[in-house]
Amino acid sequence: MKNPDRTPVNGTQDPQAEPVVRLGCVSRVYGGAKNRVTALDDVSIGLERGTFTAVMGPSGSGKSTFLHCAAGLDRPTSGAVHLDGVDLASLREKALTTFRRERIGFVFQAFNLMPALNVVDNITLPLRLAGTRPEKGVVDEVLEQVGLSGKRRSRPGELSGGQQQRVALARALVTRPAVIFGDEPTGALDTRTAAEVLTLLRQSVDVAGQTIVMVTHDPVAAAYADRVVFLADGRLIGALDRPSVEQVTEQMQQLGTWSESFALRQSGDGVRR
Ligand SMILES: Nc1ncnc2c1ncn2[C@@H]1O[C@H](COP(=O)(O)OP(=O)(O)OP(=O)(O)O)[C@@H](O)[C@H]1O
Repeated sequence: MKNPDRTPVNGTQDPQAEPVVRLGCVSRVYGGAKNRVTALDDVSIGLERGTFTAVMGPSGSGKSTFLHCAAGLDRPTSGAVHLDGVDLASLREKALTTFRRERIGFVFQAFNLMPALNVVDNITLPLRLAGTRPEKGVVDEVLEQVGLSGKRRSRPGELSGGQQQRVALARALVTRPAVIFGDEPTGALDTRTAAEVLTLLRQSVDVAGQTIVMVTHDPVAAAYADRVVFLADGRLIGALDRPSVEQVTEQMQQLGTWSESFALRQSGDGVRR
């Protein structure tokens, strides 16, 4: 596997060529002296604009913590996160909330739609909360992009799981965010529907130049990405470019074994508990 940190050593003059997300020596420690957990351990990585990155690793390896720190949902204990050229540590809570709303899109496993609102109102809700309106034609564009032009007035309860996730994707796309973060966005979908949503994510990168960062447990989902980065025990341990399902599966199997032996070493006596 390759070194996951692609940040150029000497920097570059073109701001578009700068990584849109940059983590520098990021650590996140939870708990106190007695129950201290290092969820992220000195992670450095640059994610380039217009790319699709999948984040994988065994359970508890720090994937959600990585996503939360990278997206400004959580603050690192040490290290720096830059997103779209902004040092997130420089933003106070209110400014960070506004920044997230305007510059970042989120797609979660649970679709998090408002059941009483129709599709268009769900899509425009974040903008209305921010006191703005979408640019003219943008709602139609994103509805077309996710294949829901005929469902403008439907409520979430009238839509399939895949359609609901496409509404959530449209809601993430409508602000034209610098980055969309996905936390297991296809985790609640059947294989065929998941493939449809992943294809839409892929198209938003290929056609619209969207940047996507997605946490997943699923090697099939990860294989839609340009790059898979692997975490183990809070550390970034490698990456695969243009990964195949087989390569990702093999890597995850190796990581599973590695994690198990790490846990045994940590337990001191090698006895499985
Ligand atoms: N708020 C918290 N307080 C204490 N410990 C936490 C907290 N959040 C996460 N952790 C711990 O940090 C480590 C990393 O957790 P994280 O949720 O980031 O892993 P993950 O790879 O996303 O796991 P999973 O695949 O099971 O969702 C785990 O040991 C977890 O128990």
